[in-house]
Amino acid sequence: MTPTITAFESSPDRGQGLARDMRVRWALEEAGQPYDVRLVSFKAMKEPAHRALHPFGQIPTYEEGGVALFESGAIVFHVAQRHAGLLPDEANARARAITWMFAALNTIEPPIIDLQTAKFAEGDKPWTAERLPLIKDRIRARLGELSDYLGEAEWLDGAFSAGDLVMVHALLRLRPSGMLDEYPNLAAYVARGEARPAFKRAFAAQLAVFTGKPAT
Ligand SMILES: N[C@@H](CCC(=O)N[C@@H](CSCc1ccc([N+](=O)[O-])cc1)C(=O)NCC(=O)O)C(=O)O
Repeated sequence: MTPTITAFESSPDRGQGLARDMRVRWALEEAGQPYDVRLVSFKAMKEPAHRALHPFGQIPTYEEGGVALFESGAIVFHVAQRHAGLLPDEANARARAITWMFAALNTIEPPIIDLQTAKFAEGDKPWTAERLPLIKDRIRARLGELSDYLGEAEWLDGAFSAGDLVMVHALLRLRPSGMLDEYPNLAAYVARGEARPAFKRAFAAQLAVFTGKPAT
């Protein structure tokens, strides 16, 4: 059965791949799985029908047969559990790849979201100017540790996995800030992710929603 995901009817980033449906699209493309998309307005996201799928009134969600999921990381994991291409078969390598999914979501993404929040939701607060350097220092601390770990490796732990998918997408949010380019091996790592045919198909599909032109 073809799953249906939800995505922004009109993404604030103008379809530049930063919204989290991008992770689900990318995972489905890596798994070679077709999917349908239901576009949701900001207003509709907060209404009962959508909240029945997503208690927090957000996107993405995932529906397939009898299962309805939210949380982009959980959806990526669900896809990775059911299709080859996103998690190793070998138990220990699989466990490490899942560890990197959690690291991306729990250790790398939160300080990056802090920066977005400070910039876009708290920019007018008197304390933001004082707080911004602290937020950036916390991001740089994590990026430095990740950069040291990755070194010149192609992916985080052997073959490309869902851990890389979530990590690359979390790091992409940093690109507009310029901070990613302070770590050349991380910038190259993200570029490798973006060079993947599955990423390109997912990006084109998400952009097509915004431009209204069919993804080529
Ligand atoms: N933890 C959840 C977080 C989901 C989430 O933050 N959803 C956002 C879209 S992705 C976050 C996002 C939004 C916009 C951009 N952008 O650049 O325009 C990038 C990322 C949303 O629905 N926001 C609407 C709302 O909360 O009312 C997950 O990983 O799925």
